[in-house]
Amino acid sequence: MSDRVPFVKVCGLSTANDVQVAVQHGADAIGFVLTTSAREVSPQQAAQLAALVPEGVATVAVFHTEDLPTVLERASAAKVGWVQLHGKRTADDVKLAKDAGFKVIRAVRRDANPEDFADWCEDLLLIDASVPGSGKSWDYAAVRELAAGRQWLVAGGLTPQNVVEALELSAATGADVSSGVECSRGVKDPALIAQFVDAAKGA
Ligand SMILES: O=C(O)c1ccccc1NCC(=O)[C@H](O)[C@H](O)COP(=O)(O)O
Repeated sequence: MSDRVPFVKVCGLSTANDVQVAVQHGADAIGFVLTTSAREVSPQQAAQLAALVPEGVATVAVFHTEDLPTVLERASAAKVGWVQLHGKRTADDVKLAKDAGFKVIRAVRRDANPEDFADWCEDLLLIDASVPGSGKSWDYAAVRELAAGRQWLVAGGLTPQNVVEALELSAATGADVSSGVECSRGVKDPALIAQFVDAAKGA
């Protein structure tokens, strides 16, 4: 296990209280889902929530099937600093987002082709379950070698109970959670958010 404190992202937030709890417990990044989802918020809602996030904590707009012009338009309206790109992407997408001034998290499925794990100059790689935001866990040790040397987040099926083990098994730089801090689909539980960040940061 690395002696560095893991980077922690809490994703799919839609209330001011949830954002404040995540920040107070030391989350490094807050994610707003700007794609079709039970967690979807509008760019305007995301902008209001992002305004509550102190400098030094990353604000991330999450996208799935949207093309780059749509990503850039919505992320600009949401006034976030980062975009998280799921779905079929190219190195050009990463470059366009970075050229527009955003930091980039590029999400790859844990069962993606090995070439998809290459360095496309994203700021962080995120290795996720096959279906993003599904709460499905997977064999977090399986990509340890493939991702070695990268700055990357493990995601998919994480909970306050398994995040420490997932960080140890994967040797990831940090962890990302959504379903595992919800009391029902799309509804976050502030106590679970607090437990998750505390557990991951203590790891
Ligand atoms: O959250 C969604 O519904 C979603 C939809 C489409 C693309 C991405 C989406 N979420 C991404 C995330 O919340 C995280 O990166 C991660 O997949 C969380 O997974 P989990 O903790 O298993 O919900």
